[in-house]
Amino acid sequence: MELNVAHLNLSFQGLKVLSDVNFSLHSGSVYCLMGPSGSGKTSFFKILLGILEADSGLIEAPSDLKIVAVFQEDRLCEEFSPIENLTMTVPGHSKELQKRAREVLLNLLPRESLTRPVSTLSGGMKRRVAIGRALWVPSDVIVMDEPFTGLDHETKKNVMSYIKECTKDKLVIISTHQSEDASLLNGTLISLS
Ligand SMILES: Nc1ncnc2c1ncn2[C@@H]1O[C@H](COP(=O)(O)OP(=O)(O)OP(=O)(O)O)[C@@H](O)[C@H]1O
Repeated sequence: MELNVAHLNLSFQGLKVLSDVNFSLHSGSVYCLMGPSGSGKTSFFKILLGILEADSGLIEAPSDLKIVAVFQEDRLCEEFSPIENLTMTVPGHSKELQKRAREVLLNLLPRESLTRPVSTLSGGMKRRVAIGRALWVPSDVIVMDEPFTGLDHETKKNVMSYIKECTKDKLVIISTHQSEDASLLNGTLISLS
């Protein structure tokens, strides 16, 4: 699957945010979207997700593409546990469903944290629940907006390795301010400036 971004332009009240942005992305690859604060990374994700309309240009992709996002905010249900935050995305409450959610989350978080309300978790733990949920939901494309905020270096490397393991045939786009992330992820750098 190929996703083509062509001549994308976006302004807010006269402030040019995206200026003739062009690139092509392919399934089976990880892309790291980099650029200074305010360069339009989140805005690009919003256009891709259909939340925001570009002024001109287009993103060509199959119409039935399933895109899943980790937003800059965790957007978790705080009173529910990490396991429940995953299982609530699909119908049913079977033990099998809970077992599968636990298996995903055990790759990212300590066992004891999986059944506590999300409100009692640290910021970095919440971030990992949000990442786990994005990996759990079936998708063709995963966009992650600064997913590694609050993670120490070692934890970040473990999380990256699990992301790569789970997304081998998907298209993954990750925005980051850390230039080392592209090489740690073995990803392709896309610069917005
Ligand atoms: N709804 C909006 N109305 C007006 N201006 C906006 C709106 N959304 C974003 N902007 C502006 O667009 C520019 C790009 O914002 P965006 O959040 O896309 O940048 P970013 O690269 O993701 O930044 P960061 O790295 O800080 O998250 C900023 O100057 C921001 O203030």
